[in-house]
Amino acid sequence: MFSRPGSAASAPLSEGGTRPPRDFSQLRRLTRFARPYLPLLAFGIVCTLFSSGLNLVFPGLFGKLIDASFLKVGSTDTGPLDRTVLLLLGVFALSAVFGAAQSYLLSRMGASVVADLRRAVFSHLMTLSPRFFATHKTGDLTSRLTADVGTVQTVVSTALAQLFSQTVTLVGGVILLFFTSARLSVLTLAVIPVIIGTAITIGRRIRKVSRQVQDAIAAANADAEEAISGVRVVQSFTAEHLERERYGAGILTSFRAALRRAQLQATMAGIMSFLTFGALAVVLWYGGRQVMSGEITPGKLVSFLFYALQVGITVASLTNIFNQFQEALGASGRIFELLDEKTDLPEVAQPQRLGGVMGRVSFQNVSFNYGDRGDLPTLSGLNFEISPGQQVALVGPSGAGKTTLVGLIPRFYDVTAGSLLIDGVDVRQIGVQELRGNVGLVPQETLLFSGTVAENILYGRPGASMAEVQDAARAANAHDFISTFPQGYETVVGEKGIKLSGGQRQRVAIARAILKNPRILLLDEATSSLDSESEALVQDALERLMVGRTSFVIAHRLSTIRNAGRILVLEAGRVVQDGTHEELMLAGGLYKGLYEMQFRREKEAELVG
Ligand SMILES: Nc1ncnc2c1ncn2[C@@H]1O[C@H](COP(=O)(O)OP(=O)(O)OP(=O)(O)O)[C@@H](O)[C@H]1O
Repeated sequence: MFSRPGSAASAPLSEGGTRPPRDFSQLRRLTRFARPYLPLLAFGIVCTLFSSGLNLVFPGLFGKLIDASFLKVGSTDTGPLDRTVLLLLGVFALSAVFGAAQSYLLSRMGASVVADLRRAVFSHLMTLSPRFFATHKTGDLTSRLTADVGTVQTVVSTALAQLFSQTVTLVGGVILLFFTSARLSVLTLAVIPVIIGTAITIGRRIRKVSRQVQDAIAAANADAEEAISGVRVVQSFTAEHLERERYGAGILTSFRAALRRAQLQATMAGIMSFLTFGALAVVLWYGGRQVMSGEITPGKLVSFLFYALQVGITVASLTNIFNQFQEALGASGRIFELLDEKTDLPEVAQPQRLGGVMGRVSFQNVSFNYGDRGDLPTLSGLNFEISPGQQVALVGPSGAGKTTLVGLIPRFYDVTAGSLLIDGVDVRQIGVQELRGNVGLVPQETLLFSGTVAENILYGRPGASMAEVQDAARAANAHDFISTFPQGYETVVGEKGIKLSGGQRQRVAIARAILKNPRILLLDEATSSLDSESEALVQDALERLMVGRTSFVIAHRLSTIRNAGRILVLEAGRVVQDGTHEELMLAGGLYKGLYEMQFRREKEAELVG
């Protein structure tokens, strides 16, 4: 077997991924989503009642038809035959109209419920913390949104409609069977408990296997998603065959589970069909004898046969619907697991308002650990205060905790001990929306969304005017390059901004942050080297962006480090030095070492250049 980073399965949302869900609580939750559409459902049920009720009239009329013709051999009175056929046509037409209305209304309800379900799951996902996304694969999550919700949709739109109509047909059919011939009915219905027993036993296994199918598809989806989004890395390592094998292995697992499901379903269908048609054969045998002895007319036997056929088909299709419900319960279990995920960043009931934010940031005895390596803290005993408008450079060796420290400020994670205050208020007491509204983030790897340049800048403050967008772009040194595009601000940037260069993407991201105009700025300087012209433009834009804002810069460039008003040096999660460049150079120690190393590297780069 091969492996690559991330090949371990993502954490299941709950213990025991294949645990069968609790049926009734889930059905109740699904019903809750259907509540707004009760009028549609009610109309749908009324139409079902009419259409299925009319279906029950057919067999009786067929019987009449038989007696009106076969028993009248040689008669010229065709009146009863004509009238019965006309009535039959009328019944067919009405039943068709009600059937179509029922199908439309219930499908519409299904589509609406499913759209709401998707929206609810997606908007819930958007509230979950980075911790959740760090432990769950994107592909698995999107699979729940698409494949699982799709399975539920089939049931809500079509199976629900059938469930109603078949139940009406079954109940009405059984009553009419007894009216037509009680003795034959007892004979026919003896087989029904056997059918239901089989359906329940095999159905339970089908549900378990269905859940396995969905889990396996989600896992394969997660692999595909990773390979597709990282296709450049895959191709550069010529690792296509590894990805193919990996995805192929996942698909094989789902295929095997699907085969097991198909076997179970086929077995069930076979048993059902034999039981149904076997019972019909017995009816023909016993009913034939009754006709021969003159106990019933041939028409009655035909009516009975049709009713029995209807009841048989209904029982078979109800078991099929039962299967579909089992599948949907498996799928809805996976959906509700997502909806049940609680964010680990609870909001206080009455958040404190910040009002006009100054931007004073204080760390008081802050410690933090990600919780996945026991109690080993990633950050510990952080004590410092940053004044409004101050620019702080964070430096330190790789893994020292710089990114982690910065992530605590917009509350991507909560401190494990101590407190983090903004303008004297603990960030946990502030509404997350207000807090993040005042914090701007320019990450190392700029993420643009597929859409136009203008839309990407507007992401900083939706509703801003085009003039404001252009001003922000000018301040970010982005206006000039945007203007050279034939479509200017309306240029589509491609997925993740792939059609722009690294430096261009950064400047669009800076324009976005300028438009947002936050009091506190978090900046992760890009380490990837830009050409010197592009770097100068980005640097210039960043400096303009930082003016007047409390700025935390994870610094990789000498110019940033030297010019910062204050430098915090981190080592193994602790602040080991704190001061200006000059102070720290005089003091010696880790900072001086890091600085000199950087300095040497830049000199070498210059020489090579
Ligand atoms: N989501 C996470 N879950 C668990 N541990 C993490 C997570 N992110 C980072 N870490 C760990 O926390 C420590 C600090 O990481 P962090 O990214 O904050 O360092 P850094 O100083 O920013 O490093 P670099 O300069 O290389 O980006 C590292 O040991 C890292 O392995």
